[in-house]
Amino acid sequence: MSEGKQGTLLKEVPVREAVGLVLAHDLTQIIPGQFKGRLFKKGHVVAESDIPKLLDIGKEHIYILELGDGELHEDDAAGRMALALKDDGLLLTEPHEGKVAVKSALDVPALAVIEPDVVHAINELGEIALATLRTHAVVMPGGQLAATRVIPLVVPEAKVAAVEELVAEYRELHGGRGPIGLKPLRKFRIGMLTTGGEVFSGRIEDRFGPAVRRIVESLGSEIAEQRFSPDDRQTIVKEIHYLRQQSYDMIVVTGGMSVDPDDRTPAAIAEAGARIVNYGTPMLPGSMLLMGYLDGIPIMGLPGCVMHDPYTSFNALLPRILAGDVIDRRDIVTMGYGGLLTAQTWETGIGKRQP
Ligand SMILES: Nc1nc2c(c(=O)[nH]1)N[C@H]1C(S)=C(S)[C@@H](COP(=O)(O)OP(=O)(O)OC[C@H]3O[C@@H](n4cnc5c(N)ncnc54)[C@H](O)[C@@H]3O)O[C@H]1N2
Ligand code: MOO
Repeated sequence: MSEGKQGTLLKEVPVREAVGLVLAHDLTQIIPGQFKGRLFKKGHVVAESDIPKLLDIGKEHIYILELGDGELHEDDAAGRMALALKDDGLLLTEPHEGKVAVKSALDVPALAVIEPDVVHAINELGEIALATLRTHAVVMPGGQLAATRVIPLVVPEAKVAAVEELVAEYRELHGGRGPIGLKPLRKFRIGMLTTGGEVFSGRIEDRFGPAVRRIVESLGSEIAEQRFSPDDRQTIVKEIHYLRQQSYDMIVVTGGMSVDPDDRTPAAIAEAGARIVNYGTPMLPGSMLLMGYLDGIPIMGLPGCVMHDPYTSFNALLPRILAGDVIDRRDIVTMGYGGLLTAQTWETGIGKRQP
């Protein structure tokens, strides 16, 4: 027997008695002319089906890791961390190579709701890692929102106990809810008004309808009705009132959102009686977006970029609205930090974190 790191012991064990024990080092297989490489990885837990393979490479005995007091194998540690974090609507994969994936068990798209301070506190512990999506990212059915990971092969159990404690504290303060969760997106029926004389007159083909429909449908909702109007404020107000009477869950008005004399939409939304949360959203593209509420129903003014760019402030806000969040001015104001989506952010994938 020899002593390893952290009081971990190496012990020689006959292969046939090794099922369920942990390999202390990589085991190599060589088949001349065909293969030379790792057959089993250090830390692998020996299964019944591994025994013939081990005998094939000439192992009658192997070194196994005997954990010292207060130590956990990476798989057990990752599994316990994930179990502490598990909430309704989440499922955990089997631990593998010191990692457990936390995925959505829901059959509808959902909004990730993640408390960054708890994630930071867990990662502050060292030797263990928790990687998550950013809060308010969209998670599709079966999609992953977090992973636990253990860095060394063996980790002090106290680290895992500290994770369990941090999560338990959070739950106590939040009615049992954990720091990583999902809010299912509801299926909204949305009324859409497309403004613009050039579209209304048939001079050009409407491109906004298909673009908005694609975004809305990708999140499980629908455009129940689309209407058209010229750039006339009174007509836009009248059409907004019409859509309001249809009891749709939300209203979107497209076009006419910027500074030209024909851009009537923001004024018309206000005149229709909406409470304006913000006209202008500190995100590019999508800066001319208007967010408001009309009798408690979300109403948005969508600028031309929504029809053109793959990801705008509309893509960022819509999932929150569908999850039932009421958007306030602070939500809008804080979108500026990280809200610049350039061609470069697209190439490096930073802007692609949501569909
Ligand atoms: N001087 C400034 N110019 C612009 C500003 C600004 O702040 N100062 N903002 C820019 C930004 S950002 C955007 S986004 C657009 C905003 O566009 P609007 O929402 O006002 O859109 P329109 O002016 O109505 O149209 C722009 C463009 O898109 C075509 N369009 C509009 N609706 C449809 C439709 N349903 N189907 C097909 N094509 C449509 C329209 O014909 C125009 O070509 O303004 C920037 N400029
Ligand atoms: O609303 Mo505009 O992007 O900022 O294109």
